[in-house]
Amino acid sequence: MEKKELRKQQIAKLQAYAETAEKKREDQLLLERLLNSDLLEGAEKIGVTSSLNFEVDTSRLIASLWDQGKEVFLARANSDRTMDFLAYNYNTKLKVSKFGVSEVADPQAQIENDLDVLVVPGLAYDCTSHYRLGFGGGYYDRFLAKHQVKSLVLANSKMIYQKPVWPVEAFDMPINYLVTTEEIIGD
Ligand SMILES: Nc1nc2c(c(=O)[nH]1)N(C=O)[C@@H](CNc1ccc(C(=O)N[C@@H](CCC(=O)O)C(=O)O)cc1)CN2
Ligand SMILES: Nc1ncnc2c1ncn2[C@@H]1O[C@H](COP(=O)(O)OP(=O)(O)OP(=O)(O)O)[C@@H](O)[C@H]1O
Repeated sequence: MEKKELRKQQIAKLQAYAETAEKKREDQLLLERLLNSDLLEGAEKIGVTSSLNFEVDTSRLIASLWDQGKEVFLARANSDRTMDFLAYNYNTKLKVSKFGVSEVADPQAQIENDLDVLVVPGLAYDCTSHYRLGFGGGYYDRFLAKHQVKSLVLANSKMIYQKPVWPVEAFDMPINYLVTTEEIIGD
């Protein structure tokens, strides 16, 4: 299937799933699996996004990272389709972006793109070669091509495929770790 078509299908599927209690249960399970793993061990600087309602919820992850004394950095999508990460703590002012997610409001905020772990959002993942289907901006492919960082995704049961059922392109960057409702798939 074309990426564009699958994207539309996945968004519809994830939006419907977001209405269910099962989705919330999986969000919680994925969060616990990540926090009980050693994936964040020794990691100080962690890049995240604020989630849309049909994505895996990141708000409790962020709160937990703050509790653990980790440094959290929030993605900002730039108009040239690059992405930067900005320090995010409980008193950081946020604003809703064009894309509909919260970003750091201060345009002068200091950029920190040298991260230890990056929690990557997405619509679908294949658990064999770890490819990812995102919203189609290419933000993460561009970022991961440029910055060496341990990447991971939180993948609920609607996001996981055995093989990519979409065309994988030369610029597509595989993800290092997939945290699924069943297990953690490493590289
Ligand atoms: N929660 C979350 N945050 C995220 C992402 C994500 O997938 N999930 N991103 C993952 O990449 C980045 C933002 N992705 C974006 C994708 C599209 C547009 C955007 O401006 N879209 C235009 C259409 C542009 C076009 O078609 O050329 C629009 O909606 O008007 C902006 C950001 C960073 N933050
Ligand atoms: N390293 C790169 N340098 C320049 N352009 C790139 C790079 N990686 C991807 N792109 C461009 O980004 C576009 C979108 O890529 P793709 O469809 O894989 O996005 P995606 O991974 O689904 O989106 P996102 O990361 O924003 O969620 C492609 O058309 C491609 O030309």
